[in-house]
Amino acid sequence: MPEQNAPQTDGAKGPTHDVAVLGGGSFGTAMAKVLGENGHRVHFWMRDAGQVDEINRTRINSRYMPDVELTGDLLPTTDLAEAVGKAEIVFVAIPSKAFRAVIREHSGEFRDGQIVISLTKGIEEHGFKLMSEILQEEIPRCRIGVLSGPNLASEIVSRDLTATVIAAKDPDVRRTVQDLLGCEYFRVYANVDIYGVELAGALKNIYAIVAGLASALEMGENAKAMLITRGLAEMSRFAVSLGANPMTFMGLAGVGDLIVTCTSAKSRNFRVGYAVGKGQNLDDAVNELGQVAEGIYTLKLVKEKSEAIGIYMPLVRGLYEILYGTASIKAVINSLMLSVQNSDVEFILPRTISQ
Ligand SMILES: NC(=O)C1=CN([C@@H]2O[C@H](COP(=O)(O)OP(=O)(O)OC[C@H]3O[C@@H](n4cnc5c(N)ncnc54)[C@H](O)[C@@H]3O)[C@@H](O)[C@H]2O)C=CC1
Ligand SMILES: O=C(CO)COP(=O)(O)O
Repeated sequence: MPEQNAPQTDGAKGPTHDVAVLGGGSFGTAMAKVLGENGHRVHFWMRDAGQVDEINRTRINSRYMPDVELTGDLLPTTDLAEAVGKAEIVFVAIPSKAFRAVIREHSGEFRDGQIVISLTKGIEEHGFKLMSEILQEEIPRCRIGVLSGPNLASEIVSRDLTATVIAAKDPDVRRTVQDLLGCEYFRVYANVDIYGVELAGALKNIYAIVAGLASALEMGENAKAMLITRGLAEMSRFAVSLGANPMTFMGLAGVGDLIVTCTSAKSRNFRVGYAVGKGQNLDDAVNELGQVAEGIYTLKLVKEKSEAIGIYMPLVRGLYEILYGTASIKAVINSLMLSVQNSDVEFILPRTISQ
């Protein structure tokens, strides 16, 4: 093949940009690494001064990514005002429980028209707000987007082939994020359904816990496929009732992320489910994990919301009874298996109402 027709294989391309990544955990570190390797100057904010010092000295974030060297132009800092002030685009990877507090405290630092992208897959406890809605409320003068998809941080830092979705109304925001992040191992697809993409990322964590439980109980491959597919039916039913586009669930942010987290022990949510399935109590499983498993909070919120709006979510209800109620895993499985046998794809054949 003539040399000039060979595909470009370099990560870095185009002009260098100043970007900020807020949050020094697994995913913040993974995204900072991609951006740095793509040739951008990354203002990497985290609250822990010791972690900043360590990354400056060793280029390693030992708490979250002990085996990964952070190459590229990475500037770790505890000064959020400086990071946001210098950045053209800001990526936020703060767990949902702290997301609003961090943005609100620093809302004055963001500029008119600045692009702010949420990487967080969770829901706020009071008011059922998604992270893009929080950004809209706290920094309405910014241009907002959401990145979500089958994106295990531990694989991205190894440069394993990965695809994701940028959802934003503004085409310039979508194009900018595609240009910043895209490289030979990371592909960024676009969507306009912010709510659907974001909700899919949060909801799939619940089914990853269910899949971890099933795996611990060695339920078999048929059961795994049943759980993933009925999880998809349930999460899309719920999301569509709240205004999401059902087709979003056919894409990377929907079925893609559901597959990766329901089939891999690299998912923290899966691991929590697995530990509970092996008999550990929830608090111990979470403590042992030492990282965020958003699904355990999302589960409570979705259970309440689905009951309030009358959406049938038997897997959510069953998992809730196991994690927060008194039901045995066996009793929940029996009741799920003996419930009414209903429609496969309810967008084709509507469900019969009886639950
Ligand atoms: N790790 C992964 O593979 C992926 C994670 N995500 C999402 O990214 C979000 C962040 O997750 P991870 O980085 O994986 O979590 P993590 O548990 O690895 O790290 C959480 C980070 O948030 C920081 N943090 C917590 N509270 C804070 C506060 N009040 N102020 C400042 N920093 C605070 C912690 O210090 C830590 O650096 C979650 O919503 C997760 O669902 C999304 C895609 C992939
Ligand atoms: O969202 C993720 C992969 O897409 C990460 O999942 P966990 O938070 O369960 O590790």
